[in-house]
Amino acid sequence: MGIVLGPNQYGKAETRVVRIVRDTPRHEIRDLSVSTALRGDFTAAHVEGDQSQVLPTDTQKNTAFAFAKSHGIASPEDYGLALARRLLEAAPSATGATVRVEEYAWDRILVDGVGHDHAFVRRGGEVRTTEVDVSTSGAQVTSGIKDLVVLKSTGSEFKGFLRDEYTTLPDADDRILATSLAATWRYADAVERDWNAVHDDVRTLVLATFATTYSRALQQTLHAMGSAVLEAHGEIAEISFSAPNKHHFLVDLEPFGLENPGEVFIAADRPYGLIEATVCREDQG
Ligand SMILES: O=c1[nH]c(=O)c2[nH]c(=O)[nH]c2[nH]1
Repeated sequence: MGIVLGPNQYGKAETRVVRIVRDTPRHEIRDLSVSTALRGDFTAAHVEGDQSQVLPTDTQKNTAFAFAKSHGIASPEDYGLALARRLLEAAPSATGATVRVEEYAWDRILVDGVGHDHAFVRRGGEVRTTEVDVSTSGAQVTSGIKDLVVLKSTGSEFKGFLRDEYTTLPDADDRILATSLAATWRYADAVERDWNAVHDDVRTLVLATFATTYSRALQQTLHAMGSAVLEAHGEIAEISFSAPNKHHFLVDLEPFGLENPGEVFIAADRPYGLIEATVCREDQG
């Protein structure tokens, strides 16, 4: 029985690229973590140790920095596509290049209510993401948000569920619903568009739907958020969510002679429910 090389890819992970635009006194900042990977026919490198077709991961990292200057970072998607296309071109044995980007947002520091020109404060929490893939058969862009922590203090129930001899969970008519949401949405094509505007609008829709939808379960909330995004954005083919159910349990205050009508909770760490769903268009399964 022969032994052969299976799927493989290689690249530089988590290159931290910070780009300042300083053409005017009012600076702009983009703060990224960039991971690149090439795939293709790299058999000689693995089997014989032949590096002649290997574009070093160090070069991939250098290209990420050079493109931050020469191409600029109008959006993670636009930058990622340019970088992936360049890497594919630079490595003749490659058939595909993937660029994954995480973006960390910075806000201007407010001084007397006015945003400062060149002093920023890191916005905590959520991370903007994109993964672009460029290959001989075309380009694909999947963008997203992660670590978007949201909570609603009412407007959520979980009841009427299947019960067996191991079920102890009581029906909940009014519970806290909280999650650290990760969403990724796949664009139908990679044509140039205002990627930043779509990102902002998807974020707004997801948050507004979370807030305003009465939730019978996290599953139903995810479906509602996905439907709102697909209804508003024809350029998005599908959207996937991963949502840990951050359980909040009512604390028993009876031993202290106190009532607790949905006011004091313990925020549990682990375990957590993990609810995941993709919402897509009928014609795309
Ligand atoms: O929204 C929820 N979905 C579930 O599937 C589930 N299961 C559970 O124990 N609590 C919850 N909550």
